[in-house]
Amino acid sequence: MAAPSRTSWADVADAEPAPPAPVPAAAPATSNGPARADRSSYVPPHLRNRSSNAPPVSSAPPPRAAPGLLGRPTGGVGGRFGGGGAPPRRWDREPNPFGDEEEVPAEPVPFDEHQNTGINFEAYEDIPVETSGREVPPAVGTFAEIDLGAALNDNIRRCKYVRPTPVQRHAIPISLAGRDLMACAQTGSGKTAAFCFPIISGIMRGPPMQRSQRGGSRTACPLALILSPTRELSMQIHEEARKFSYQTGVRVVVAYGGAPITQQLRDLERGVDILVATPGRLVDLLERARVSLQSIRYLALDEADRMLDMGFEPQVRRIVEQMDMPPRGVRQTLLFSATFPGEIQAATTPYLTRMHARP
Ligand SMILES: Nc1ncnc2c1ncn2[C@@H]1O[C@H](COP(=O)(O)OP(=O)(O)OP(=O)(O)O)[C@@H](O)[C@H]1O
Repeated sequence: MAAPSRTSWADVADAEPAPPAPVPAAAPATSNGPARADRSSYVPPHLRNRSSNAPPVSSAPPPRAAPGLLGRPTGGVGGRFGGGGAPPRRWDREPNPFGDEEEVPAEPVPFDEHQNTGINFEAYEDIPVETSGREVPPAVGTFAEIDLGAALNDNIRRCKYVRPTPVQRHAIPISLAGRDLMACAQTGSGKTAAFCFPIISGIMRGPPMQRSQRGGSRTACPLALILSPTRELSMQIHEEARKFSYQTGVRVVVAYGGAPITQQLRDLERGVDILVATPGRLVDLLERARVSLQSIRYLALDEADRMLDMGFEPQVRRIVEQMDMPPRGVRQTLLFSATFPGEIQAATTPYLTRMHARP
């Protein structure tokens, strides 16, 4: 699994499938993660060849890291929508996040036919990835190797994603195996899909939700929580997650501060499976008892380093440790960050199952 150590590292928890609970207390990981670098100087690989005077990929600044992983299994895999079969009728009329593009390409679109972003993910191929942990599920080379379900696969084709990016190649199989994960990957490397795909797939295959959780209740009980530091990032994740979950029956709602809460409350009342939220607004919703975390099966923290840099640690701690969220070992935790210096590891590893120091 491991690759050159020059640009990558990983911290890991127990990779051995363990009973959901109880689990031993986590030992903090070591603090020798990569040093924080100036973000503004970083050029994601997919943008490096955009202008004629852009540096060649080989001379561009290397990414700082790659996924690191950990483990614990989650509960059973049932078959809520038959692994991607027909979703319930109530979702048939959901707005199409792909606009007018109704058709699902029969085959993955070759890279040079991409119409959306022109992103060159071929540039990521040379990125070394290091994983650690015990019995780490192997990385995949294609989306076809992963059983994400038919509806999600259709959306991947609609998104014109041909191949998984490195962080997706490693993180998706690990997450699908029910393991906790700490992944260090740079902005623009495809992290959103790396945590959304397993979450959406897991919800689709999970046991049917109780009626009260499908809307009509004053207190929304999402199954997955994606915490992100800013309104902009939350909106971006929401937009992507809606595309990935189109016609899967999985409903995504976003809640962020700096905007009226009324519409967000209405959206929550209609039912929510995946809640994308900023910490401050979520605390507000929890205090109003408009959201309960009691049903959370997946917790994803995106840009964990930025979240803590921005002073959200007390809110994050409160959300994860002091409200009604199921403990680690019961929920699955996915941490994503561009850097994982010591203080971030110290703050976040208690959220993970069976951490141990990196070798
Ligand atoms: N496998 C893929 N193939 C092609 N495009 C992809 C793939 N995965 C993600 N993308 C696209 O790459 C872009 C960057 O991905 P994404 O926003 O998920 O990165 P990120 O690491 O989450 O960045 P940020 O930290 O800014 O949120 C998006 O336009 C996304 O649609």
